[in-house]
Amino acid sequence: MTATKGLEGVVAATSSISSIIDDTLTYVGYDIDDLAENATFEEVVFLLWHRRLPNAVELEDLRIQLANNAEVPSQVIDHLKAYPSDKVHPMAALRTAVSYLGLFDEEADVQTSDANYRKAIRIQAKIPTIVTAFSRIRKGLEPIAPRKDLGLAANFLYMLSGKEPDKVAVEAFDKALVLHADHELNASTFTARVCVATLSDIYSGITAAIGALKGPLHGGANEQVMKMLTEIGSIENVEPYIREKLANKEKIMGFGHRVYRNGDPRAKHLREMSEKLTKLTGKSKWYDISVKIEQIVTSEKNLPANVDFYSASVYDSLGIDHDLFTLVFATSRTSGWLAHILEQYENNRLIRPRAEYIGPSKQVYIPLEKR
Ligand SMILES: CC(=O)SCCNC(=O)CCNC(=O)[C@H](O)C(C)(C)COP(=O)(O)OP(=O)(O)OC[C@H]1O[C@@H](n2cnc3c(N)ncnc32)[C@H](O)[C@@H]1OP(=O)(O)O
Ligand SMILES: O=C([O-])CC(=O)C(=O)O
Repeated sequence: MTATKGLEGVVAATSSISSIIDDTLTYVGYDIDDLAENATFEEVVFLLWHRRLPNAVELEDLRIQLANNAEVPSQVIDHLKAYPSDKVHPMAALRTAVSYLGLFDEEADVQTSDANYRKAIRIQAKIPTIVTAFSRIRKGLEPIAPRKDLGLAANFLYMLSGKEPDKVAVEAFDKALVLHADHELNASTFTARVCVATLSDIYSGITAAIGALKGPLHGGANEQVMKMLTEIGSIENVEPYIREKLANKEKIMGFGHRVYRNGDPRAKHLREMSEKLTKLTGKSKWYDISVKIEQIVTSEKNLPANVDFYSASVYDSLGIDHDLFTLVFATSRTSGWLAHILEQYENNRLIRPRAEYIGPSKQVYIPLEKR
């Protein structure tokens, strides 16, 4: 038995949700480029959960169901108010709040496929409300109730700022959600599948997945990218900053990928969005710095930008706090986690690989008093 470090190249499940083949990402066979240009996030949610695109009636029905389920129990808001918000990372707050939310779902442990689908709707609908409520509470502001007439992207931005967002912002945010919705067997999705394969409940699966996404080698990288852009601060500083990091063998956040070798197909969409939005908001500096970093890292290390790199300047342009970036990712990826959880339940088998033992052997117990 020989272990493959990080399970690289190991095929651990079959799935009909998304695929990455020869650097092309598809959701249920639809190219991400096609979906990014043409689909809304709600259409993608339907696609991932039903494996087909919705017709107009089905799409409106999903939008209404998400809007009707967006409110969270008052106990969850009170719980968020009790967090030491100046000390906790918002991803930790989200992880805790989603776990807590499960306590108020009477169907939490009902495992029929209908009940699981209803829970999927409820979780997807409520996550934007939790994220935005926490963001406001920690600033001493009251949370804003979700509106029933808005789609998920518009509602998110509305609940965050209290102002009706403009069309450009909603379209950009919606596209970012489409681009992040699913990604085959990434670490957080695998986490969700491992968790529910024990026949544990959906809330446990999503809570576990949020914990996995939080790490800077995964979804947490987008916040780290913005931290790096801020530290660099000006175009002249890019070269010395990046070269020093590379010389010290430090990783440049937002670059590299376990699966893509010639580039992440989502990055070009986010690059375009970053160029447009930073110009509109007078923050072109972040785009210019990002382009320069990309040139150096690509030529020096042959590492292309991943989805997290340009999403940082996109979210900054949308006025989103930097430590909320990974929560935006989680809001979108919840749709993929839920799709995978439902797929796992449909054809379940416990996920239990083996470890290659490399510790000592034939040890003889020494009584405590002799140690
Ligand atoms: C949504 C997402 O999760 S996308 C990924 C987000 N994460 C990041 O952007 C963090 C930075 N990137 C990384 O840490 C990695 O590229 C990962 C985690 C994404 C992929 O990791 P792995 O497939 O395990 O690659 P690994 O970390 O082994 O790197 C292979 C080699 O490339 C180098 N490398 C990989 N990524 C980077 C990077 N961002 N900057 C500098 N060097 C890098 C490693 O140092 C290593 O070099 P070595 O062989 O000389 O030791
Ligand atoms: O697939 C991965 O390893 C990470 C990633 O890009 C994602 O989750 O979107």
